[in-house]
Amino acid sequence: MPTDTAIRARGLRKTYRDGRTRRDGGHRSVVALDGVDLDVRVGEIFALLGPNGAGKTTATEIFEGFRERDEGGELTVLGTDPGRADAAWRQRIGIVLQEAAGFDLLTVEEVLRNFAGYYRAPRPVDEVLEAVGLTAKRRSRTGTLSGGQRRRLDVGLGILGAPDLLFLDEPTTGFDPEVRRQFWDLVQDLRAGGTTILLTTHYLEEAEQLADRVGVINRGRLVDVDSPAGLGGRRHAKAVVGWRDQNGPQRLESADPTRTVLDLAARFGGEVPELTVSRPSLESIYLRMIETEESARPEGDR
Ligand SMILES: Nc1ncnc2c1ncn2[C@@H]1O[C@H](COP(=O)(O)OP(=O)(O)OP(=O)(O)O)[C@@H](O)[C@H]1O
Repeated sequence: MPTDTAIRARGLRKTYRDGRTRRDGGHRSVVALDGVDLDVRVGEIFALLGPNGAGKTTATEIFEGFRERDEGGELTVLGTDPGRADAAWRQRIGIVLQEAAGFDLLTVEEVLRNFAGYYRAPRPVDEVLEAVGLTAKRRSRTGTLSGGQRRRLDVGLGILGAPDLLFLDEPTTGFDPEVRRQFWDLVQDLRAGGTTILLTTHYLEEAEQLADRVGVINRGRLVDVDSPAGLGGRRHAKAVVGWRDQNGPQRLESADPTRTVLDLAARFGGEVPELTVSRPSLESIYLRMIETEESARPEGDR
């Protein structure tokens, strides 16, 4: 495997045989992953997007070595099949779960020191406190932390072992906008320090701000992988140019918005009133992708 690939999956499949019980008493199996091919490059932030039940958690748990995949296909994570990984491999992986268990009576520092004991070469606790912005809270009991601070502690636990690959599962659910931005800074700092990050999120803005590349997963299949700017042909989508003239607000779809703006500037002899140029948002492209997939499915299957 090339050393610039952190995760390499080919034909990844997962069928849950213990799915919901049918009315006739039989078991219905659920194909959660239906042949996923994916490469996550070393040093990048890769975001997995997809609706509820798409297969994001299943894929992530297989990458983390917590879930078995179906036979066949290929998977290497940091050069190893996670199904056969050893303790040394685990030391290179960091996991931040959706809801980590609380240790309400311990202080922030005590929790970090306790967990540091599980690693052969943990990062110094002071450094972790600083990285997640909890130095001022080090002596606070974790039960007194706000939701955002608690999440930061979760991330602190995830990076204690100085992982090469960090899994962040919906890390900012419930954050206020300011805390979310601070958290994004923290994730970007980690990437700058060389950590590869696999992020799952329902927030399109989060994927757009953080991810080098985005993979859209729907019904167990990877529908597209691209940069946030290029997803779903977004880069080549027509832009909408808006301005105001004596008749009120105007809008024009343009495949060549620079030309359109130059023409407008010439027409107005300089400043174009209330000029805007916008491309379709990542959200609208994403929703279109998911809807196209939905309408392509046979009705009885929806
Ligand atoms: N332990 C399980 N047993 C049976 N079916 C399961 C199990 N875990 C997940 N599934 C099914 O597998 C499919 C994928 O679920 P998964 O949790 O991976 O989706 P997700 O993309 O993470 O969703 P969400 O955004 O809601 O977290 C769903 O149809 C789900 O019902």
